[in-house]
Amino acid sequence: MRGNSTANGSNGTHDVDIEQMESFDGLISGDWLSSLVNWLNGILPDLRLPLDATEEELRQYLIDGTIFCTILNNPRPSSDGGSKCGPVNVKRFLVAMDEMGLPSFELSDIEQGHMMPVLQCLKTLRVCVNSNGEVNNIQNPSRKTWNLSGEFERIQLKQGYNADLSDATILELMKPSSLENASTQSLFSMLYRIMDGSIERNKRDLPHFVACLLRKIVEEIEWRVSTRAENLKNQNNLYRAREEKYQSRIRAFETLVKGTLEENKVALNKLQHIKIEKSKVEEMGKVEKQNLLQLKKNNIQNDLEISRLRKELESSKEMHERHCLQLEAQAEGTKAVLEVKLKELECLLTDSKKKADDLQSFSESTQKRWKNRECSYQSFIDQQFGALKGLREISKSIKREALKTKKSHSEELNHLGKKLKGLVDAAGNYHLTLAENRILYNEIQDLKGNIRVYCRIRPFLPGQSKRQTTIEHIGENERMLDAHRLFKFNKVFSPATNQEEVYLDTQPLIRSVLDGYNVCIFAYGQTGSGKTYTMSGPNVSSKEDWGVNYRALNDLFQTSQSRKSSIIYEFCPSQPNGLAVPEASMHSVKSTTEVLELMNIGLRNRAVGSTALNERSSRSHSVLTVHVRGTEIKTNAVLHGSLHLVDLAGSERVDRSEATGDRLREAQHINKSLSALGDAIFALAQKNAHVPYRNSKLTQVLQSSLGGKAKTLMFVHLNPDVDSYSETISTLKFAQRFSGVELGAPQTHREGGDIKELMEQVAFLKEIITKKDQEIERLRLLKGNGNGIKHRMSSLRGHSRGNPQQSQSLSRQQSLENYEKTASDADKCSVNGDKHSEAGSHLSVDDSKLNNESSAQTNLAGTDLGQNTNDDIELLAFRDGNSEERLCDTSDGDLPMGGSQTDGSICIAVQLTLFPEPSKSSDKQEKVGKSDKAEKSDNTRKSTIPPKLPQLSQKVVQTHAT
Ligand SMILES: Nc1ncnc2c1ncn2[C@@H]1O[C@H](COP(=O)(O)OP(=O)(O)OP(=O)(O)O)[C@@H](O)[C@H]1O
Repeated sequence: MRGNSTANGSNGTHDVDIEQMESFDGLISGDWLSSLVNWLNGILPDLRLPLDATEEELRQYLIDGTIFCTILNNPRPSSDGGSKCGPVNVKRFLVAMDEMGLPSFELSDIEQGHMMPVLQCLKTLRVCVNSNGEVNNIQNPSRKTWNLSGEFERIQLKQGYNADLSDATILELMKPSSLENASTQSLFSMLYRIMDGSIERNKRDLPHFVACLLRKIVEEIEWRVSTRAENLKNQNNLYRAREEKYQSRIRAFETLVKGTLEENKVALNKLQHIKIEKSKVEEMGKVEKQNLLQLKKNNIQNDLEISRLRKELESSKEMHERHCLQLEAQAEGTKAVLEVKLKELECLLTDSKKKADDLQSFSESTQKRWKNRECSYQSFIDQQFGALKGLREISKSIKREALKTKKSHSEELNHLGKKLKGLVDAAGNYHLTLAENRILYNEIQDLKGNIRVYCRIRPFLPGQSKRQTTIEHIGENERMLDAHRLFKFNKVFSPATNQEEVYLDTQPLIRSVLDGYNVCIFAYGQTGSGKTYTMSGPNVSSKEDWGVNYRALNDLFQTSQSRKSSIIYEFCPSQPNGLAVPEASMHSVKSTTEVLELMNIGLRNRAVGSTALNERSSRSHSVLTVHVRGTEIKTNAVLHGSLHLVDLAGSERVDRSEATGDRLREAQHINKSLSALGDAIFALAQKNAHVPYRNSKLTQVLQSSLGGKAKTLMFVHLNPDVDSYSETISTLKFAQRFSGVELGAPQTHREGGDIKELMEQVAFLKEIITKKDQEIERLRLLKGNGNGIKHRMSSLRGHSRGNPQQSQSLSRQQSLENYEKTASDADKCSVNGDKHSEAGSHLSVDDSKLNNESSAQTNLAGTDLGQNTNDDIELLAFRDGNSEERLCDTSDGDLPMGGSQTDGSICIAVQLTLFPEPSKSSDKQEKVGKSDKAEKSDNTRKSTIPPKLPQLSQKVVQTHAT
């Protein structure tokens, strides 16, 4: 209840009218204000007014219309333009206080620091504090009004105004509600004062009223404490409630903020979108502006155009009007003229009508005439139609007949076609049969050991303009027809055949060398017929042009490499024909390039010269020998094979080759060795016991291949030129006979592992025996040389006088014996000769002796052996009308050889025949003369004695017959 009365101001306090206060203006010094605040803080520590508080802050603390608030609420001008409370306001306030009957004070009191009057004045004023004793703002509901009168009293006591409580004062204080307006602090001070006074007053008993006052004061204090505690509790609850409320509000605000942020985002997106739209709209606006400008321009142009057109229209309108006027004038003129003309025409019309009538009558009569004619024509046409019908029927019947004939023709054609097909099939079979026959024939020849003969015809050379060929036909079945005769060989290569095709037919033979066969391939033919082309090829650097030599070596090398897992092929130094091959002549071949290099060395060393028949004529025989020894890894068996590739120097007629001097001597040597080759071959063909291998180095070298069950092939080369006809015929005849030679079935040279050792021992022993025999024979020969020859000559003469047949066989036998002896000497001499060849000289004294001997023997053989030798010589020396040119030299060139032995798989010896030293030639010239004479006598004999041809196969003979 006490609070309520305070709040209503019913206890004598007054609320200052703020409206009224604000109208006051006046000045008050800042010092006064701060000393007032200090003082208030001193007496009211809970108030805690800041000294430098702003007006706004002070307004919050000093409320409820207190003097401070009033003072502070009145702004006053200051030197720095701000606002401060001033003394004028206080003056006005004091006046107002006075008017309201409230105690007042003087301004000078404040200025001089006399606070008593001020406090007097203020003690009825109230300040508002909360339950905690703190000054609060006006909205605080639990406010309390403090009476400052108690404080006033305490200050009075402190300042010694009133040292003791008088009785009157005590009575005053004992009045009801007098303590209520005093502060708690003043109540306590009062309490202490009473207590202190009592103690000082001789410790007398407290009077009753003082005791009552004390009790009252204590009650008042207790009441205040309890009230304050309660207020504090309420305050706390209130704060908590408020806190929760604020918390919920904060949360609400947070959610609101979130929502607002999202909305902001959406709004931003929209804004972006709107911006884009705006830019678009702006662009469109720009475009439209441009369009508008364009339209405006167009509009202006259109306006100009319209005005121009209007002008034109007006001018044309005028023109038109003028023209109309002119036309009208013209029309009137024309109308008059037309009227005149109309009249004229009417006159003409009447005339014409008359004429028309006349004409009509005339036409009617003509029509009648025509009708009559039509009738006659119609009857004629009808007749023609009838005839046409008849013709059509006839043509139909003819067509039918033609169809019938056509049908029968096609049937006949079909029939013929079938027959033809049968014939074609038969022809095909015929060709197959022919091919089979050829293969079988070749096989039979192989079995028999026939020498194979391949014939190659070279094309006309670019310089040859005549182009008249002597070869008429090259048949399918390896037949070849010259102008008068038919020749048949194992193979005939036309001028169009290339090097590879030639080699393909030779390849099986080459490969058999690796199987242990001896193989010998000759190139034979007249000078310039293409021997070197076939054997070496025109251009070594181009693989396509390679001849048989290069291809064969390459092939052997490649094949040996491919077989190296089963057979190891290696160098074999021994020579089957007994000729010692210097070590230097052997080369190990490890690659195709090496093969080529070796071949080139051989080619470079070969003598080449120019003749009338061949610009680069080979002036020596070229013999390329490959010895192969293969050892089978499994069985340890050894295979020996050898390959001789012989490019013979060209046989030539000296008159045609226009050879003289050295060339002539070369030609003689060449023809002589060819002659010796022919002798050897035909001796083999006749299966003679003796074959004259030692007549030339060529035959010596080839002995193993010719007589050792070898496979032999001869390329016969022909020059198709008419000028070479006689040479061509001679060559063909020779080749034909050559193809009939049977050497016996070829044999492979294979030795088993055990046999090999025995063979080596036997060979060693044989060698010793041969040496001994040779020594004995030589001694015997030296001893009985003169007598022996005489004896033989006389015995020969004696025999020739007797039975011719007997004498013939005897002389042959003796000559063979002699030949054998001479041959053994020749062996010895050849060994010596080879030894000499290492030193560069290919002839020795023994050699020349041997040549003399051998020439004598050959002459003897030529005399005694009669027909056979003559036949051979005829073939080899192209004996025809020019018998003087036949060359018969029994001597031969040496065979220098070069190379070295190495460990290669295949080794080759390039053996080139060179010509004897010129010193030999004088001797030989004499012999040539002699042999020519002998040959002449042979020629005369030849016509009377029928030639004894080598046995030819049945087929070949038949071919000759055809
Ligand atoms: N089949 C061929 N195709 C083209 N040209 C060839 C053929 N055969 C030979 N010739 C050419 O004919 C000429 C003579 O050939 P080649 O030298 O081979 O004859 P030859 O018989 O070896 O002669 P000689 O005995 O004189 O040495 C050369 O120019 C050669 O190129």
